[in-house]
Amino acid sequence: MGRRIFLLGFMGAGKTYWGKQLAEHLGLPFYDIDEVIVEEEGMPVSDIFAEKGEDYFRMRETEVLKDVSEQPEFLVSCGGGTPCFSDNMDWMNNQGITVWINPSIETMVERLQRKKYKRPLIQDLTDDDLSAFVEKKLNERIQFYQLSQKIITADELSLDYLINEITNA
Ligand SMILES: Nc1ncnc2c1ncn2[C@@H]1O[C@H](COP(=O)(O)OP(=O)(O)O)[C@@H](O)[C@H]1O
Ligand SMILES: O=C(O)C1=C[C@@H](OP(=O)(O)O)[C@@H](O)[C@H](O)C1
Ligand SMILES: [Mg+2]
Repeated sequence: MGRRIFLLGFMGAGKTYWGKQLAEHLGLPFYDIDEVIVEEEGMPVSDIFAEKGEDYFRMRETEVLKDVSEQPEFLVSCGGGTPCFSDNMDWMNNQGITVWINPSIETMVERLQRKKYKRPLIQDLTDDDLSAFVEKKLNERIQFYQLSQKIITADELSLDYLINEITNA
């Protein structure tokens, strides 16, 4: 089985949530790109966007992605935008298995309503605007996400289900 795994998908898909659990169960080193950047920069993502700008964040995201994939084995949880900038999607596809976690828009919106403050792209949106934003942004990004080698569309996931899907990829 592939022991170099990238989880990707939109904000609120569950990349961070499932990535941690999967890595633990598979005995793989875990890297969440946002968490690595936050640690290295010493400030939360929203402060990086506000103080240094999105372009800077995107540059750091690409650097961290390439750094962590120097490891022989890993499970990487991307940020929602990671596959959509630079050559990141092609690069991931050449480096390992790409897995798109793609729950319904309603599920992602519901989760994001509770965690807006952490995410600079949505933190100032009203709940009504959030739904329209997710739909529009997902539409723009789908061209990258759909290059994934494995697509997981179920809304209700379990660890066993995910392990089975990824092992068969
Ligand atoms: N399957 C799930 N069931 C319940 N809550 C979930 C599930 N997946 C994610 N969440 C919650 O939804 C929020 C967003 O998940 P997260 O893993 O941070 O998404 P991502 O990293 O893809 O943006 C978090 O609060 C997380 O705990
Ligand atoms: O979709 C995006 O552009 C972003 C997603 C976030 O990660 P999550 O998808 O883990 O929330 C984080 O990288 C940043 O707020 C930008
Ligand atoms: Mg995340």
